[in-house]
Amino acid sequence: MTTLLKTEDLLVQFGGLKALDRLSVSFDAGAIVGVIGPNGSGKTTFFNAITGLYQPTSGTIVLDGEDITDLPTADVFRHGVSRTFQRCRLCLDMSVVDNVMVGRHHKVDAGFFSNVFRRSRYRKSLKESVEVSREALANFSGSLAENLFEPVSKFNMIDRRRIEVCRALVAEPKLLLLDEPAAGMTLDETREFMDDILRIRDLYPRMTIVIIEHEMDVMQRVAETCVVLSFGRKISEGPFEQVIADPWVQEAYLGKRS
Ligand SMILES: Nc1ncnc2c1ncn2[C@@H]1O[C@H](COP(=O)(O)OP(=O)(O)OP(=O)(O)O)[C@@H](O)[C@H]1O
Repeated sequence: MTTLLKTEDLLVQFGGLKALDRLSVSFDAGAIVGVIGPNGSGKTTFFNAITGLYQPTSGTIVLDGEDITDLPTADVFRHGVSRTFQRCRLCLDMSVVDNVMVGRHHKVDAGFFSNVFRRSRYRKSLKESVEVSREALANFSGSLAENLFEPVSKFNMIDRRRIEVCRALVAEPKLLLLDEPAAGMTLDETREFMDDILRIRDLYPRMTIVIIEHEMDVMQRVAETCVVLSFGRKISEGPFEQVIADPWVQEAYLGKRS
């Protein structure tokens, strides 16, 4: 199995606080990895450092053999990293398809020259993007694919999450980062969403998925391996059942060692 993402001694410091404390991880291409840990343990900081939102204080991030440590967010995206955020980040008044197509903006040349002098090529690439978006949505929900031009505000939480995931997927990433995708969902929606994640895995078998989630049922069902963070440090790593039985993990979560 080839390594897709490797971080070495990744340190992210805010003043005296080490949000990530010399974190070294290595994720295989095609793996589904869960990142768990108590509140404030550095999970989102890990995603923010990978995607260039936070500049690491020191350490390295290598994606598919290329050093992306100090790249700005847009370049990290072009290297094949897409993500979703803890809080839904969709334009609610815009249509489903417009929101999804944002993920393919780099594939459509919408500049003035293209718009005026290469109109047919521009139209073709726009049409292609609509079709790719429709196909991505159809994989998760027939109703979304049939209501492409409806505003996002009409849809419930699970469909909004699906739209966000499709926006990330249409960019054709090598690495997909999902930050608490089940947040705000009911129990039934969460279960449905777990099936969606497994469907993503079947549809995009070479893509690595890293998921932050507090719902342990989700982790148990979808993650092949888990990394546990506490105060920015990796305290355990391995299959879900193994890490959850680890006394260090129990101490971090429950405050006592068994
Ligand atoms: N921009 C920032 N400035 C200062 N401190 C920050 C910043 N971002 C994160 N932190 C701090 O870094 C630590 C890790 O935060 P982070 O959001 O990564 O934790 P988390 O594990 O994702 O938490 P949660 O499960 O609550 O989302 C926290 O103490 C947080 O307050």
